[in-house]
Amino acid sequence: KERLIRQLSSRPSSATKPQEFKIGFKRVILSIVLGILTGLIGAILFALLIKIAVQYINQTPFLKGPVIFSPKISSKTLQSALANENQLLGSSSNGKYYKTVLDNGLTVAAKVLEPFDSGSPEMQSKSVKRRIQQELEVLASLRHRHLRSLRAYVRESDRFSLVYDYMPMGSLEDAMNGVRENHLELRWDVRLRIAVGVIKGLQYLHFTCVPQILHYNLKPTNVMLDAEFEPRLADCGLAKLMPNIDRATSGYCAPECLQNCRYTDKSDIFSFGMILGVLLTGRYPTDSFFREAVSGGSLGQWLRHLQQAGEAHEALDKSILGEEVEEDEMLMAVRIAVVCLSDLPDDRPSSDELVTMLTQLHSF
Ligand SMILES: Nc1ncnc2c1ncn2[C@@H]1O[C@H](COP(=O)(O)OP(=O)(O)OP(=O)(O)O)[C@@H](O)[C@H]1O
Repeated sequence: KERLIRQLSSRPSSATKPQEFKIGFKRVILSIVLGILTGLIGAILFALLIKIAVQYINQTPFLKGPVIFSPKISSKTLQSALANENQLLGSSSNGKYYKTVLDNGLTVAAKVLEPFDSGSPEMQSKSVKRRIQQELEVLASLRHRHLRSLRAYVRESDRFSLVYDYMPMGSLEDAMNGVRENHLELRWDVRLRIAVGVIKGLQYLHFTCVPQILHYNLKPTNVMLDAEFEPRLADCGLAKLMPNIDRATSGYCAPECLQNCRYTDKSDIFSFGMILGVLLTGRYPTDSFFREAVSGGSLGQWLRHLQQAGEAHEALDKSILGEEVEEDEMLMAVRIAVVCLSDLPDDRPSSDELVTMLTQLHSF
């Protein structure tokens, strides 16, 4: 009886042991999982905090007043010169160009951009202004023989003014107007040199700059000429600062940008093709002549039509016709302009390929 009682009393203790072990095991697993989760969340939060702190420290300081990139310009002289009544050089929906003489005798061209829509919360935001400032710093750091360098900029509460070297010869548009009005003679070799300079400037933006920079608004008013008629590209990469670029009517904008606002390096190439077409024909791309021509409605279609009919010679500006060797070069240049003006971006050559094609023209 005693043994039975002992047996019965020992039974429950042996049954609870595995249960207790199970519960204990579960507790250990749970605390390990909880520990790992807390550790992970803590580590993520810590990493986020470090990232925000690093971003804050690295943030470009928000600059006030003129930012100068040239030792020849001082902040005080620039501000007082810009406040004066200055000679208007050009004007568009994005702002006005003024010729300004500084106290030290240096002449600069200042583009005073249209005020931002101060009601727009986007333009009011400091991060947008900071991004514009960073972009201007990048543009100021660009150095190339065929780019016009940014010498300074002034940020006011609602607008930017951009300061460049003054170019007494003005722009390619001014020069071509002089040619059309018979005030200026621009021989083929000079026009070819201008085309080569423009494409070398684009090659630098497309292939040397990292990340790649697109011009966005290439046209003859944005190609400045120095005293030797060497071109310098103006207003590169300023799409954010110039929201009112008039692409539809300029005649230099690629079809894909007008149709679906898709802009690539090949869109810059289309604009270059149009400039080459203007240099070869002397005509404006918006000339009503193209609307009436049987070949279609544009300079590109007209050139393609004449080239395919073997009559490209008809397209050339009569004032540059001369030696036979040069005319062969011009006919090759018409072919190049026609491929640049292809409707499909992929059919257009790159700026790299164009530098080779155009610099080899002399040997054709
Ligand atoms: N650095 C400069 N030196 C001399 N003339 C200049 C200079 N920069 C601009 N210009 C003159 O200003 C004209 C261009 O003016 P503006 O840039 O306002 O016109 P746009 O190119 O049609 O406009 P946007 O670039 O806003 O589309 C040029 O054709 C040239 O006559």
